[in-house]
Amino acid sequence: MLDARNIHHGYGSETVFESVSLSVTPGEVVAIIGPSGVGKSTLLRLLALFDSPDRGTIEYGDTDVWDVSEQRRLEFRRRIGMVFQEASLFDASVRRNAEYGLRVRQPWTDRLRHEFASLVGRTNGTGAEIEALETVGLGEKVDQDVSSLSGGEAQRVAFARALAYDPEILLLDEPTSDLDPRNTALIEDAVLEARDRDIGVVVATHDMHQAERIADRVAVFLENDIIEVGRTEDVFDDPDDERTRKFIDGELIY
Ligand SMILES: Nc1ncnc2c1ncn2[C@@H]1O[C@H](COP(=O)(O)OP(=O)(O)OP(=O)(O)O)[C@@H](O)[C@H]1O
Repeated sequence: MLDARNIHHGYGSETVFESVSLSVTPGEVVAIIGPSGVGKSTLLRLLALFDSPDRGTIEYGDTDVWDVSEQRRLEFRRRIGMVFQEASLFDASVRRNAEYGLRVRQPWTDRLRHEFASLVGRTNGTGAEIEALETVGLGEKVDQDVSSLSGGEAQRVAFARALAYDPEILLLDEPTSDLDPRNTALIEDAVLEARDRDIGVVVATHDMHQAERIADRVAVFLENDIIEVGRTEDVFDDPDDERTRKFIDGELIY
């Protein structure tokens, strides 16, 4: 559904990668593994349609998203959820944070009504944010202020926010770095639930075991290029590229 083809991108005169291709379809999890600084976040930002690639195309369905009006591109962007490495929450309750994506997608008249209901203390949200919070194990904390959460819980709120508005594509940038095993497991379960809901998920991760646990396909990003993409078991057990084997076995240190 989302298809990046022969993407070339850099910052100023620095090239980050040349001719990278990656796609994701509904109901699959694609993990991008690779060392720090190789360009995983840059690629996710391009897939999120935040930036346009220097060269190459990004297609949503059959549409080249950088060859249509800004309005049309915005419609595509709204079907994509992204969770960054930092949770970036605002000072309010867990529920307010989780429903944020839902609110910005409402027409302004509904938004005003919602703001008014919230002022007079009658906000019940739509229910989608509660379901998303339950999915990440925070159903008990909806009314708590986010300032009182642990780092792992805050990261789960950010995840719930992306899940709440039911995106077609979910992009996750190192969603569990710095998290303990319990929070990691909760996020991984939520990723699998998103997949079961037919969402296409792309997750950039340093953690190869995580890729092995949750991904249907794995893209190996090394030396400024995706050197191999394949089914998870093939990439881990019988890679095509010798560098993949060495990276997975820890023989290649970057
Ligand atoms: N806004 C920017 N301006 C200039 N250079 C940047 C910018 N963002 C990233 N870079 C550079 O582009 C390269 C790729 O960075 P990117 O964050 O995409 O890598 P990454 O694989 O996601 O790394 P990590 O796993 O550490 O997050 C790095 O050399 C980085 O310094």
